[in-house]
Amino acid sequence: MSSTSAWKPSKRILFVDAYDSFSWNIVDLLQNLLSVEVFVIKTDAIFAEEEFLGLLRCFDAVLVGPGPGNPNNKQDIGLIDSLWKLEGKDILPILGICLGFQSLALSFGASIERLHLPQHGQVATVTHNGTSIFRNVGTLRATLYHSLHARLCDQVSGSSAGELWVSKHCPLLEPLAWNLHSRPDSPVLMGIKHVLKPFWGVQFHPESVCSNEECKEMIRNWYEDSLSWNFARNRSSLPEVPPFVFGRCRRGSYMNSRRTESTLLPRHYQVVTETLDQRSLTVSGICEILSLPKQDMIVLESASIRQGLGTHSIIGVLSGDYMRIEYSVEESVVRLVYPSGTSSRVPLQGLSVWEWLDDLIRGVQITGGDSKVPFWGGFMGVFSYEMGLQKYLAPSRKGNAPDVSLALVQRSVVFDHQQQHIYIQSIIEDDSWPKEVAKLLSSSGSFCRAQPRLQPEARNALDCYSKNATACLPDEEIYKANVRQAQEFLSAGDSYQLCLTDETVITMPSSKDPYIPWHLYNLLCERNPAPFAAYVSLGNLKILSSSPEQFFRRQRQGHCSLRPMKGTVKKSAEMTRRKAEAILATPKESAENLMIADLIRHDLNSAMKTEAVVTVPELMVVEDFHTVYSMSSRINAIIPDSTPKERVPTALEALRECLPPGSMTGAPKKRSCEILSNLENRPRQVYSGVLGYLDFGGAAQFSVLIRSVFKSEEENVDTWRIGAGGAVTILSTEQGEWDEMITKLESSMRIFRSNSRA
Ligand SMILES: C=C(O[C@@H]1C=C(C(=O)O)C=C[C@H]1O)C(=O)O
Ligand SMILES: NC(=O)CC[C@H](N)C(=O)O
Repeated sequence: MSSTSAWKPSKRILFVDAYDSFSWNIVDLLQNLLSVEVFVIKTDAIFAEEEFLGLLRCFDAVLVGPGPGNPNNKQDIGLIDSLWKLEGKDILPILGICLGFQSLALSFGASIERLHLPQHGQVATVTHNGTSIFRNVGTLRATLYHSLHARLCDQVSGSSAGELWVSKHCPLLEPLAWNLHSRPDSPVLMGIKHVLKPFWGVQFHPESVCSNEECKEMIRNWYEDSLSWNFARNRSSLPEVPPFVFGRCRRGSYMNSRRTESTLLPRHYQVVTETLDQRSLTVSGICEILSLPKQDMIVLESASIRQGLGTHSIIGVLSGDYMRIEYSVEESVVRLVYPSGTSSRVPLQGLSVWEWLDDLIRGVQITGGDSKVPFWGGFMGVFSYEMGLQKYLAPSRKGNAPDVSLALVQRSVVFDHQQQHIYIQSIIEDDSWPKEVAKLLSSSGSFCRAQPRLQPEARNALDCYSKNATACLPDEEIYKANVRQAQEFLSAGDSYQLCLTDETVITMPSSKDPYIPWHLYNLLCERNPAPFAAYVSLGNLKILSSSPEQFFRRQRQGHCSLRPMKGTVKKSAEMTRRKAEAILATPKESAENLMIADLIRHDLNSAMKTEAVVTVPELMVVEDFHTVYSMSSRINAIIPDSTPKERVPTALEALRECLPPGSMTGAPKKRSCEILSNLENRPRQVYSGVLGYLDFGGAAQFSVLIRSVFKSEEENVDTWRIGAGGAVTILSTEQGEWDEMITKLESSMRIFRSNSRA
């Protein structure tokens, strides 16, 4: 987004958001390209008719965005419909994109029909006639996200060039562009204008990262035509937007008002650090030297370094009297929990848990840390999938795991695997612990890298534990039926991609050996090494993760980065990297990744306020993991140095906006989450949530909790849960989706097999 200080754009565009996951990319495009101020209202915002007309008078133009559903459904388009009915002096220039375009076409005589082959994340060449908003536009390539299309019902064959550009059946609409290569549906209408009113529409998505520069030219033309239309009708100096709408709209420059800072924690921490050479020391080795697996702790471990990911490992050392914060979405209650078993309820005083946490962390100053270390001290822990879902759906199914479990980490050991350094840190006043640990580690040579992670006794203990395990896998028929149902939603235009998942439950008699989860974790690292491996023991909650996917990272200055993963191929003796690359380059797999890359751009644009520049430095990079090849993209938000501090979102503000992870939902996120919640009919809990740290210095990093197992009850029977799934698109097959889910499940379930059956 463009960098602004005191300068205020003089022109205003109203963006009508139909709950799409690409909306803020369009807002960003308008702000950047046209230097306008953009106000955003939702399609279901409630206005009295006069109020709405009054609001429109304050805008130079309106852009009606894309979204899930069908323009024939009133609940999908809300107030969009009323825009096409404007008459006389109330008329103003409007551009409809995708759903907005379809609604325009429908209002003036076209019919809305399903495509035989929906186009989701496919990039197409759009053939236009070079007039109106397509003047001076060259070869236009644009991303498509649509299941429906507008038919002018003229029996256009596309064989005679002339018949494409007039509509006898819809005389008020003039066709401007077509997709002539969308078999079996071509020609598919891609652009129209109203012949009398300043209404235009395009079926494609000009804001997508894969749409070319010509799309921008088309937007510039529309804006120019809109301003000329206004000028000719004396619509140039417009009234200010009345304050009464501010509660119902959001501006590109929107900023939460800051609240008071919490006093629960000390206002200031000082970091004490001891530095060692890594030598032969390993993360698991240090945990054992310090006897940590006997008690609660969190380890975020780079068990394999990929593409510069997972360069650090962090051991969060939790002393006997540590404190953690727990929250349950269902009860809406925050508790401070102490390992002694005591807990106290915290009144939120009208704040959301996100605001409460943000206040808590923002109030803390920290000094003395080494700038090369990403974590000095702060919170480490997990946010569940339902924690992100909360903004869309009321909680309906209760899980056993807390939705937030964050430990206050005052002592830590951080590995820099590239520089081969170990930092031993404490933020406790006058703490001699870093010195003592440095001394102990310097003198302990017994845990060398060559040593196996698991000693024979540990393997025996695991064999005994797992031999009585029973696994309850998802039902294949139900899973496949869900794939079909998901595809029905895709065909109807309700979603472009749905990340369908299911749960496998493994039970066995519980063991008295407190080291069992730790041994299982080490086995997981051995059998599926991953850049975001993790071990969590927070009270009854145990998580063993071999996640390959980074979710969110924030540097201390505020730059944020997300790295969604989408597109997976199972490794096997026959599956070479080259073959995998060829499969991942097919339209099915690339489209899966592109959709999520665009969705994450939207999430970051929405989270970052106007100053940030959102870019995609890596698109569809193929990576090689232990059991699969996968494709990832990186989306960055860079904050210019000139940005005032209060306009830089905190880690929690940005995180909240980006949850649940888009790679685990599908797009558009809200509607996809609703559909998945009905299809899956279970809480995902920790699976699909995020795990990581919030450093008091402002840094943060979270991975997506996939390829992981978790347990949250302490009973006679241990119940380990493993979620797994994959993105269902219109090009998916039932069998392919089932196989993909099983491949992902296997990557972590293998720890419950005995050594002989590994
Ligand atoms: C759903 C899972 O993974 C997600 C789905 C992927 C895909 O569809 O290709 C890839 C990575 C994850 O975002 C899982 O591991 O259970
Ligand atoms: N991106 C969109 O606006 C999609 C519009 C409509 N839901 C369709 O699928 O065709």
